[in-house]
Amino acid sequence: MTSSRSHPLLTVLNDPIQDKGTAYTEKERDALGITGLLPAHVDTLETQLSRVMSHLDAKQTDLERYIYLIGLCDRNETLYFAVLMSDPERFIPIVYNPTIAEACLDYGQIFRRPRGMYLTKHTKGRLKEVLSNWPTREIRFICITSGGRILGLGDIGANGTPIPIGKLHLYTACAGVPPDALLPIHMDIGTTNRDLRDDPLYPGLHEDVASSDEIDALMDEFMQAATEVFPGVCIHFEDWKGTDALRLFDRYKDDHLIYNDDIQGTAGVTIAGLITALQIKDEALKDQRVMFAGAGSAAIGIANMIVEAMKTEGLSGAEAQAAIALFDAGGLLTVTRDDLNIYQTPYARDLKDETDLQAAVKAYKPTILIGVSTVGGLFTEAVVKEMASHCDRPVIFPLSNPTHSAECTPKDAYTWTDGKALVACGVQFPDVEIEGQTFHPGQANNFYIFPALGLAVYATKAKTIDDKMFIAAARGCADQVSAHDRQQGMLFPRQRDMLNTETRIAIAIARDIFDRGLAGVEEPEDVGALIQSQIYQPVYHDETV
Ligand SMILES: NC(=O)C1=CN([C@@H]2O[C@H](COP(=O)(O)OP(=O)(O)OC[C@H]3O[C@@H](n4cnc5c(N)ncnc54)[C@H](OP(=O)(O)O)[C@@H]3O)[C@@H](O)[C@H]2O)C=CC1
Ligand SMILES: CC(=O)C(=O)O
Ligand SMILES: [Mg+2]
Repeated sequence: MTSSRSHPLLTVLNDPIQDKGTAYTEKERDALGITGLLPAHVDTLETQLSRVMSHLDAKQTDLERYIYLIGLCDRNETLYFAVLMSDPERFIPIVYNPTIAEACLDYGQIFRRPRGMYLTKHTKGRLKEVLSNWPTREIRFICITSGGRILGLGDIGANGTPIPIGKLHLYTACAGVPPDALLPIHMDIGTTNRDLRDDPLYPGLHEDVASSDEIDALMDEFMQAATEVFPGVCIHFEDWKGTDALRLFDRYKDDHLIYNDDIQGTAGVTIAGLITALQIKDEALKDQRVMFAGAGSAAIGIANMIVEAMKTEGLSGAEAQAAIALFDAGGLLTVTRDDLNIYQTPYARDLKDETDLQAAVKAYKPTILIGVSTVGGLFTEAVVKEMASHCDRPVIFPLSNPTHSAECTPKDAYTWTDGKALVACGVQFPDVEIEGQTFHPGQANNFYIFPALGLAVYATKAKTIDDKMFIAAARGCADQVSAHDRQQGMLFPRQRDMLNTETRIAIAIARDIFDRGLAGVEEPEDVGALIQSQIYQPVYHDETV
């Protein structure tokens, strides 16, 4: 006799990885002992998909759709990914940016079931034992956040947990990385956010944040434990506080299989947008002057990768750095500032101190203005017009997320420059009509890069990850913008065929990995076929064989 604890109702039908719900055939129902536990009609995956779509259509808001979809993922993972992959253009903004920002802000209220792992500074000394509680050992990617800087929302601690979950869902939905190889983790180091610490529904540690030294010691143990428990695992760092992000990246990048998406993924997608924009303008990157609003992990990551890309066009490192200026909450980064960190000092300019962005733009005369400041509306009409006054077609990338943090909207940027600006934002803004011309603003979001990188690393078993792979990804992304789309000012490939787009980017990265001898598997004759062969398909398998 089956005990109640091992009853099929509690195992087969409650296991989201295996569950097919109403799609179990009669033969499967008999074989699994679940006949009579489901309605009579056997659905196809397509029927289940259309039922989900009608449920989604009946919801009033994207946050309700998000909650519904996460619930679906908790019940039936195959169906969840079938939904996402059926229409990525529609579902990326729901399970990821910008709706995920609302999910984070409401996490204490909308929390239903745990997902992934939750480590804390109090599990220090036991991290290997705790990680071993995960039921499998075949994890190839861990996405880990402290919640210290979630999108442009600041430190929201454990409420940032939806971010590593959403990022890893895009590995699968956009690039077909198998979901069972992915593990999201929140590393709870406490939070500086007093409101959350005082909120009884806050699900994290109600404690102040650990010191840098404590974080480093905790993460040293984590890196060691993760590689022992999950051999070959790649650690993807996401949305740590800027200084933690840069310091930990430096600490592990040379001898661990890691990358930081905010530093490198953002740089990759920005370079992709710049390649397309400069092709439209018929200019070279080495001839540009770049100004950043923001001097945190994203700005430093993008700046460093622009330097690498300019070097490939013949500039020296010093010449390339001189083509870049940063402006943060304290104003222009100049040689007289004594508050700069070691990542910022290479970009300190020998210019007059300036705390007004328009004045800084006027003084430096950038051709490219990139917003990674978290400050919505920072690119005022005066700033944008200043760009247009010295540059015929300014490149303006307000990249801060979510929507309200964008430094300006595409509509504003096009309007204030008479349609001359080349624009991309972190979220997808709607098309803009100006005097009969339609502009389709780009979405410069690192999701064009990190899922493809994941697939390439997954398939090649790359031994290390470096900036060159992100530059290969950027080129692979830019190559896919059609001539027609460029004419509309589009800087990125369309999102309706995301799996094929990211597969091609993954192939470009994999070729680079093989060319530089960084793969952990032998180079096949056909790299494209290797990548294709690894792609997860959201389909049901016959449970009777
Ligand atoms: N589109 C995309 O794919 C991505 C977008 N982003 C977005 O970029 C933003 C920044 O991320 P990240 O760099 O990691 O965050 P950080 O916290 O590391 O950096 C934020 C930076 O903005 C500066 N800043 C704050 N206020 C102003 C101001 N008024 N004027 C100019 N600069 C200001 C901060 O300066 P100070 O230190 O002096 O306060 C700091 O240098 C976020 O909104 C994030 O969503 C990030 C990654 C990817
Ligand atoms: C997109 C992203 O990674 C961010 O805004 O942090
Ligand atoms: Mg991020």
